[in-house]
Amino acid sequence: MIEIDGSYGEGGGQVLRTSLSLAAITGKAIRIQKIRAGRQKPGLAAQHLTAVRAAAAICQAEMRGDALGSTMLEFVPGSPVQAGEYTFDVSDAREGGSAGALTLVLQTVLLPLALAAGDSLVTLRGGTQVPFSPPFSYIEKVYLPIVSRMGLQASVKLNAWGWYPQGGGEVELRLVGDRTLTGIDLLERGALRQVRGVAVVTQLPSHIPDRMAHRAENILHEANLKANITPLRERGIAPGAGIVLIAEYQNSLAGFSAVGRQGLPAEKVAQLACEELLDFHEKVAPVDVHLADQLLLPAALASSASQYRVAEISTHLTTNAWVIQQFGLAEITINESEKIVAIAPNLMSNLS
Ligand SMILES: Nc1ncnc2c1ncn2[C@@H]1O[C@H](COP(=O)(O)OP(=O)(O)OP(=O)(O)O)[C@@H](O)[C@H]1O
Repeated sequence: MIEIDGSYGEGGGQVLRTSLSLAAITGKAIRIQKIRAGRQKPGLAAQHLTAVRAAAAICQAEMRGDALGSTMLEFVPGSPVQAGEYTFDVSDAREGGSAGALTLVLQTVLLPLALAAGDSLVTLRGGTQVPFSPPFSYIEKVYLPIVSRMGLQASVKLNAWGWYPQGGGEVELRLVGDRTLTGIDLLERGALRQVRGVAVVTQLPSHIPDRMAHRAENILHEANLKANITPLRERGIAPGAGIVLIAEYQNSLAGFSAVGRQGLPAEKVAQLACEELLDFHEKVAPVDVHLADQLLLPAALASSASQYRVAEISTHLTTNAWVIQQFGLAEITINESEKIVAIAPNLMSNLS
């Protein structure tokens, strides 16, 4: 049984989710202690418990500690990952519902299902635009396109947007199975082609997305960037507002976002996302701070080496690298001065 210290480094939900994906893929049993010890309210929250149940469903795992608030989980896969049709709803994990990020549940099962024999259709319900997690558009326009270059074949469809605290978003993920991933080389991003984005609301008046889009375009045009932001009024069970900006470089994609809340003017929401984008654009790296940690897992599972230059070395990145190394799947080196992450998969490690 592989023992994982959930308090290591960042001590957040990602230690758990990466461990779950790798347990499902390798068929190895895991025990995680001190789950989310680095967070104000440690233990499994609704999103994490949903990810646990999702990972268990695809490999028929037996578990101990799979309850809300639990700081320990034992997870023993019972079969190779089974492709197929699944539905995972974050609000099932807690009475009264939850807006836990469905995108993080999606990332937990994505690679296990992509490597399994057969195609899959996964319906996910929960939050699609939750602070401190990838918004839906980031998954659709940054993460999946980049991982597709490594051989993944997946598409997502958004049926409803979901915001904190009500959730209620829905996404369908379609996956071609039996994929073999190859490494990625992302050291130079090339010139910026354009910035595209959406300024979206549900159950709020149309002047709000208009103001967000207008402000974002103005800020970006002032910085001499070509920008096209689409204002959208969409379906959702509760009010919500947010903006996602995608910077499209010749060789890379990067995403920046902000979620609105009561008392925060639409223009300020736009400004927050633009500031992140401009800060990234000033640097030379092709890989934004979030993709930096999210690319480690596909790179470790690839049949060839990867290297990429990141804008920032976060504790999410160093922690995720540590988790992956606990499974002996890859050698990961992070060059602090060059900000280059190198992943050499250990091809001798026995994937089930
Ligand atoms: N704005 C964003 N855009 C894209 N990805 C993001 C964004 N914010 C956070 N992420 C990603 O979401 C993940 C969050 O991991 P983290 O360990 O913080 O998990 P969590 O389950 O949300 O945890 P916790 O409640 O424990 O903080 C990381 O992969 C991070 O890169």
